[in-house]
Amino acid sequence: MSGDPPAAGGGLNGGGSGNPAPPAATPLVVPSQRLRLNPNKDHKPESYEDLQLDFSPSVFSSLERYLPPSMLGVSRDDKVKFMRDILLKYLPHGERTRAQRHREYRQKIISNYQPLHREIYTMHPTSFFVPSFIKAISQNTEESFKSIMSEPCPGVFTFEMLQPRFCQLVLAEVEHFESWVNDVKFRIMRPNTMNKYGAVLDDFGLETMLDKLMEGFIRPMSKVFFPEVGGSTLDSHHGFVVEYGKDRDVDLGFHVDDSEVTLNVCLGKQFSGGELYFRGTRCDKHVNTGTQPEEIFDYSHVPGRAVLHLGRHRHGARATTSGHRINLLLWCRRYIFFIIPTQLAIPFDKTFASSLHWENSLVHFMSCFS
Ligand SMILES: O=C(O)CCC(=O)C(=O)O
Ligand SMILES: [Fe+2]
Repeated sequence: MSGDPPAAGGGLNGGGSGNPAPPAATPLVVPSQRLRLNPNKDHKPESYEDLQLDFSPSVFSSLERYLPPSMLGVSRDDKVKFMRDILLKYLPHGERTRAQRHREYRQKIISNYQPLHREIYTMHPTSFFVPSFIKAISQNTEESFKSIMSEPCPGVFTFEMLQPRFCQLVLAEVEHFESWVNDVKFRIMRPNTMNKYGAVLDDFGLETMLDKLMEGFIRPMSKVFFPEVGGSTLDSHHGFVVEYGKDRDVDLGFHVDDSEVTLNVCLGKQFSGGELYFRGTRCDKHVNTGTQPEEIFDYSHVPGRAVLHLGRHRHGARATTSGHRINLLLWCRRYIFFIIPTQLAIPFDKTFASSLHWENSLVHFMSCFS
């Protein structure tokens, strides 16, 4: 990241968004009204679904857990006002517009696209997952997770996850969505800058189901295996499919994901090639450094089988040499984290700020929830 680190209390606006920055070292709120550093897990947030707000209701529900104790008893309207003031301070105007456009884009799809298999739009663990996976998650212990996983290289976990029928339903739904896109000549947004093909599952209605997948299934495992990135408090996701083969993407270059934790599950169909290669975990500052022999690991995808790794575990995918490979990706993130320290007015040092890409992440946080 270029630019100066945000000064204490300066927030995003110090980075040149065009909005006036509050004077450096001025706390944004009086101390008793600062957000908590950790969420109050016992607090059940209110629902904000019925309100017309400029951020999505889930942002408010999520942020409510971080409210200072003195704010928990106030009316919902006052909570909204307090949280909205915080959110507005951290999102430059241009990004708010971008988030709004994305909301409209989604709305256009959702109000016109007729799903093929409605049953995959709500979470049904017993028809989605294999029994061993459900058992391990319901036991919810390190031992139970380890009993279904292998860790062929440090920090890369693989396990059986999806039932073949569920994979087929998702594949059929994606095909159906793509043929609708072609029929109505809708211009869709691809999952990320690296893919020319593929689709964002969150954009055509699967966001709620994927949220449940993250919260109920990925978060418990991340809590145990990825505590260093806040695995137990992952709070948002980007869910998509990537497609490789003839008339699709061929391979995927060496990269790190914009996620704390990534779930990558192969849905099928039949293919050869397409191996994932891993080359060790790095912070942003050292992302281009060399690889040690023990960090080299190649993995061959198997339909239904999941790979779980840190987003900053460097990786890529080799060419899919025949057939057609489709994988489901869930980039799991922890964005609330970026608001809290800033709102607490803790000065960031430059290394910390840049290594976390914190400014981008805030923006992402907002658009994710909006
Ligand atoms: O093709 C794959 O399996 C890897 C996909 C991936 O790494 C990504 O989309 O971030
Ligand atoms: Fe990736």
